[in-house]
Amino acid sequence: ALSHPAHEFCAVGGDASGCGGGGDGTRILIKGGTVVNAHLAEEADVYIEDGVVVAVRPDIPVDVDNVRVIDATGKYVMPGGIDPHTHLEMEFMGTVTIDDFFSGHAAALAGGTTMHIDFVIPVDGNLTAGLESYKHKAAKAAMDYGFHMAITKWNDEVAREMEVMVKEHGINSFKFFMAYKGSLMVTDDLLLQGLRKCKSLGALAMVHAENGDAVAEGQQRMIDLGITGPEGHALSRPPILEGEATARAIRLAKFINTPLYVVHVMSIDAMDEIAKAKREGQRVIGEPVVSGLVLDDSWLWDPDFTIASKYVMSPPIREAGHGKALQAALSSGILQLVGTDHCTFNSTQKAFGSDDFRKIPNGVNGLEERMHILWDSMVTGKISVTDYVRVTSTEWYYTLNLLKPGFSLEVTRLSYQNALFN
Ligand SMILES: NC(=O)NCCC(=O)O
Ligand SMILES: [Zn+2]
Repeated sequence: ALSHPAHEFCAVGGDASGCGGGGDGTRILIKGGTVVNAHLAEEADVYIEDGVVVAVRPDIPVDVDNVRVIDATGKYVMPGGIDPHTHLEMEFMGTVTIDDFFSGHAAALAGGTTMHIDFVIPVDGNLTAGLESYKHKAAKAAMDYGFHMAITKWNDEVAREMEVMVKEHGINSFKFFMAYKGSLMVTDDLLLQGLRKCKSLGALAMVHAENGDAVAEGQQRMIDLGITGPEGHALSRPPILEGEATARAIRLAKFINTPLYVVHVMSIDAMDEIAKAKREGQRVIGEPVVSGLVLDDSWLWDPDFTIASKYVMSPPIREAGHGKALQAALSSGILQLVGTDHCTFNSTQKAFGSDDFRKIPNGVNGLEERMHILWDSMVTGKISVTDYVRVTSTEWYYTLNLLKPGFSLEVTRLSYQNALFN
């Protein structure tokens, strides 16, 4: 489900035949850099015509009068980042996320991400109305994007619309929220129906895995104890509730025999369930997000509400130790690709919950920061540069089996010496 499917990707070493065409005549040579793909890093030039990579090999001769030459000596040339998990202009918890499809895209591009996949939220359960609304929001887009679709209600019409989404709109990933009781949360009954439908359509089922009923009880417990500040958010929804829901979703997916994608894996508890399922041969894809990989929950105890509330997201940012364990799981392939769950609210919006943490809109940033934070925290002996490209970009194509002609991959350039992205 790409916004500009007319772009084509020409594989490394490919020639001009069958690539390009229909562009604006621009010719660019990125010269002398280290080209990094998911499986190989090599010294090479990259020749681009009409926005299409035509050739990747050393010493490509060009007519310098007609070609813009960019000197990439000493730099890495890599595919632009793909963020598989964002929420731009999303109506949520009585307000709307502050980054829209323009400001979010500007932020993404500034940070080296050139494509993202956002979640369409149905309108009163209706998928077509939800998609129309998101197409309208995305009219101001400045880069490539795709859509997943959330499923918030179940009936024959929703089942039929899922088929329409796959067959007519190319949306083939559907997310089920197991949390947010009273709004987005689905029951096990709905999840089972949804998993079955995904299987029959060959679509990917995704879950936000937290036990929403238990979270509601945990929240009431905190309020009864007089804990109303942001720390109550973390205390009310501990890792065990994420682990439980992850295990339940994995088992239901096994029962239906369909693959499962677990979004924002934030805890060791959830990660262990994914590792166990993988060891047993089940196809489960685990997505950590940058906030979960590099932050800990001490921020939620900051006495300044404005600071603490910035870190409120669900599942919560966990105690120190979880992040490092998630990093190790990413290094070893237990977790597979890194998103952000970019879902930003300003301090006025966060202040809706100044007397009651349950009303703080849930969400943190990351769309601009993901690429360099991951580089700084993990390409320091934990993952290789090729793994970096895989987990920030190309793995998404493999996840949805999209790495084929007709789908776009952008090129980005990271100059690590001065930590600048271009
Ligand atoms: N994660 C979060 O806190 N906000 C966005 C909605 C979701 O993905 O759960
Ligand atoms: Zn999300």
